[in-house]
Amino acid sequence: MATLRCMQFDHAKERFDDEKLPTVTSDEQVKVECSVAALYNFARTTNEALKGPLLHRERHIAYLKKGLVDLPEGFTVLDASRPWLIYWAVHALELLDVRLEDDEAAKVIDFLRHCQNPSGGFGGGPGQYSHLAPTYAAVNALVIIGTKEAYQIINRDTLQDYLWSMRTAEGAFLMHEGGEIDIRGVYCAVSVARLTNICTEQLFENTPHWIMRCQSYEGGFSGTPGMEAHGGYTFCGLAALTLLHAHHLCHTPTLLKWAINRQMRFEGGFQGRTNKLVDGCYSFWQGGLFPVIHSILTQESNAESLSNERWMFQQEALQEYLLLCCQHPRGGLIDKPGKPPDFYHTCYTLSGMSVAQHFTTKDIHKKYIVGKPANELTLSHPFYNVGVEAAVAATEYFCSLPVPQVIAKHLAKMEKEKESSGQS
Ligand SMILES: CC(C)=CCC/C(C)=C/CC/C(C)=C/COP(=O)(O)OP(=O)(O)O
Ligand SMILES: [Zn+2]
Repeated sequence: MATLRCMQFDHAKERFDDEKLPTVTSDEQVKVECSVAALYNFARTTNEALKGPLLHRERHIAYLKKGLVDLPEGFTVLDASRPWLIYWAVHALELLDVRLEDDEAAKVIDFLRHCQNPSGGFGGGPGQYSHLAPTYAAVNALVIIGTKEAYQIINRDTLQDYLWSMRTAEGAFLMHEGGEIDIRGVYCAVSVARLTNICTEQLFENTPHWIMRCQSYEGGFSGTPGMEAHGGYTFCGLAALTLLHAHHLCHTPTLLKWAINRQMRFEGGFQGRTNKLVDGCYSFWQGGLFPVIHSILTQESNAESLSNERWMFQQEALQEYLLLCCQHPRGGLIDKPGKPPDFYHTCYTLSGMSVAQHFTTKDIHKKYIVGKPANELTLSHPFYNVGVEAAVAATEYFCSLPVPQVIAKHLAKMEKEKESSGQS
């Protein structure tokens, strides 16, 4: 694969050299291809060429564990994203098949308890206003920890009330009180509602139609209607639609064409949007679309033409990019060569690697592990991005509890909105 890539690289370079007017974008692309080519060439000359690339599991575990205990100084800007840092770390560890020790789990649970607000939802830290993004991160982290104590932190009544207060008349969601409305808010709301079994029909009335206004002419989804398609937003839109059982609304052929074309033909990793650079985190935001697309197509009439063996992207090329170009020598994974490691990229590169390693449907599980068999990661749930076992256990637990009663004040508000828009 690496040999082939080197030939392709010469080709690509000629292609760019021939262009009369290089642009900032084409110059940046050539630079990235050069740095990636150097790493692929280097790998051919080392032991890794014979034995295959190695996932530096222990280094990544040490990097994550250390950061979970004491937050490095440079992370202070992320003080409003503490539940995110926790989720990224515990999910990355889960993919590496590491469970938190009891005392580590107890600290995390206690910290997240202090991030939850009496009026519902979780803030970015203790005493901070609730926000849908850290709410999603906190719920996912607690689900991954997976003990009764962790589950019971989540106040499902106030969480449902909070989701109602973020809902707009059109069925979209604000990220926080007075904040922006976008497709991330919709996904975070749908994901936590489904996982904790607080979903009701009214809470997400018209939400699928709002999501569909974000599918762009290119096929991917944008953050808000009419904007540019991007992998992060596309994952949010598709996962939310599927969790709401409304995937039939999606125009899947254009989405598939768009998603397939985001895998970079030289680097092997994904870009987030047309004409932009490869980035390790899109291994999940884009790579994670394929299992969802596969499950949608399986339910359609021409399902027999679907592969029973592989996702519709080059699974080995993605793993090579991640193993050879995205592992930081001191632990942690990165966006692209030359970038520093962080928890976000460590989480989403590993999440994407897990998707690329495992082809799983209801009845089939095939593995495509590039490099050593010990590189294998655990399976992640395609809609929530927590371990499959953790998602199943949480669903079982929360589905044994009653769905909280819809709060009358929200229903009255909804009726009033309908009246004023002439819908009823
Ligand atoms: C659940 C949740 C909160 C999901 C987040 C989804 C996500 C990653 C959205 C990405 C948003 C975006 C337009 C990034 C562009 O960044 P850029 O211009 O720096 O990068 P690019 O050049 O690669 O597009
Ligand atoms: Zn990134």
